[in-house]
Amino acid sequence: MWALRAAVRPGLRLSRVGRGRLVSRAAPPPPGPVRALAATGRYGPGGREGPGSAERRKANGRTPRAGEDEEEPEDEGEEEEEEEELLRSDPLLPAGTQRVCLVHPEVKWGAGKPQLTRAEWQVAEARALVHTLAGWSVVETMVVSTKTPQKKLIFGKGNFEHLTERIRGSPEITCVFLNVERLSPPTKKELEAAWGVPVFDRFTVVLHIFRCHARTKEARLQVALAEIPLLRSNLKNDAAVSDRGGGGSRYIMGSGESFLQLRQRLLREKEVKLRRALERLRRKRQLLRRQRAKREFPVVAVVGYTNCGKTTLIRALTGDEAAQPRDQLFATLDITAHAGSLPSRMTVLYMDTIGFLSQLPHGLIESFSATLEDVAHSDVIVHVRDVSHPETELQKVSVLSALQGLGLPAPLLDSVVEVHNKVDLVPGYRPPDPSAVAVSALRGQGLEELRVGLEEAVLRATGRQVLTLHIQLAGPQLSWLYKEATVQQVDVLPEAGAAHVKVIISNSAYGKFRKLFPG
Ligand SMILES: Nc1nc2c(ncn2[C@@H]2O[C@H](COP(=O)(O)OP(=O)(O)OP(=O)(O)O)[C@@H](O)[C@H]2O)c(=O)[nH]1
Ligand SMILES: [Mg+2]
Repeated sequence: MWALRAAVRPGLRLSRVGRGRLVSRAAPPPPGPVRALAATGRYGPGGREGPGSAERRKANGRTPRAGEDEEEPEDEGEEEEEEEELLRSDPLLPAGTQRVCLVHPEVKWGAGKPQLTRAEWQVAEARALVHTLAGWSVVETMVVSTKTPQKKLIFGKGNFEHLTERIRGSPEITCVFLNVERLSPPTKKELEAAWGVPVFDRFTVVLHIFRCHARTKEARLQVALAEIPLLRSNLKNDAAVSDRGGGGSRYIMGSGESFLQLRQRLLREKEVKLRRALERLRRKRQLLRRQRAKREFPVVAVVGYTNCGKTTLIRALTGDEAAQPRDQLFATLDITAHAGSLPSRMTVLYMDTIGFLSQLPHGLIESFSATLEDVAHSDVIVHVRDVSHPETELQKVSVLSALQGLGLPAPLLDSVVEVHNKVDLVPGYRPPDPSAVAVSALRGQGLEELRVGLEEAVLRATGRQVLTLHIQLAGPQLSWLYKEATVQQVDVLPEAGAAHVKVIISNSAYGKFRKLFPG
């Protein structure tokens, strides 16, 4: 169930040609601003650093042994240095222009058959992923049925031969994107040998996109953590290959440790360090959260499927230029807060979050769970939906199940405000559910109604109310209100020596006010 914005890009047409084959007639989309790959590494000209080489370059030239306690970096400078080292890595995908052959194995029956989506949408989503990469385009799309997706070569003999013939016979193809979640290293090796070009799975492509879009230290560390399983399986495969050549299990002189054991240990150490670095950042985040809570800004978490318009909506609601929407998958990988005000002039913080995607490799979700903790600490969740998307219902199901998986408190889950976005693309749209708010974040439609709805939800969730109180200016009431509530407006009545004061006040503070100043 892959549902991405480019799936409905105008001009994308898929038609079946010949046996089990889809040909795309899409105009190639403009390349996304994906950060250039490092010039060194597996696919770069400068050769490749061995896995774990970064860890080996310890400041004192000594590598700690497994199980040996490592010293915590003492100051922030050292922490940063360690983090930067953890973030140095080989490119996952080749740099430069790539002409991709997209191969989608269609499982027509049996346990592996996807329950919810049609092959066309899965293909469209895979194409959207490819187009997120700068300089990459899909030159050929093939949907090939298989009864044996779990087998080493994925396809039956006849279809496999047909595929091989087509790929080998098309010199313009520079790599194959096989639309499966994960390829085992032996399968990848064998397919690459048969087809003569590099073969990538969805995990690698999504991970690469994440790497390119991660901006903050935290997001970059999370991506690095998500990469560990991939590095681990590559390691096993490399070892199996070099074993055949007699190299993998050789002992390094005097160390009592084989080369494979050494690399495995370095990888374990890298994982521990990454988790520790993330934990440090998490503590900082908790501190920020507490500071925010002190200032009592209610927090509205904005969640939704990737590319549904979360960032655009936040920008429309707050006018904050720092919220940067882009027609790209996973444009936002970092949680950011943006202040905006509701009709009663109450300030709220909107939290922009990473987009959901069903069938997102598990490791990726897990490594981002710390970031998503902010959702659990919000007062209200806004679920933005792209109602112009043909698979909007499936997207909703996948977002709700992801939210449930986050273990959010029940009242928070129950109070989700559903926003139906991109209604400018669906003329005459009316939400089937009257509690949903229809908006066009891009055109600024429906925002006032949304603000009103949000205010109600925030007041309910935080146990606050907006009241206009009649007070005497001579007494301490006004200063008490300034201290204990949020004063919105003061209308002085000079003749009476009194004022009408509009406040946002918690139920408990209002109880106190009544007790202190009866009448
Ligand atoms: N037509 C139309 N396009 C919209 C609307 N809202 C957002 N978009 C477009 O949808 C694309 C994605 O918008 P974003 O705001 O980056 O989406 P997002 O949900 O933050 O995406 P990720 O951060 O990648 O998960 C951009 O090209 C926006 O211009 C809308 O109301 N109408
Ligand atoms: Mg975004």
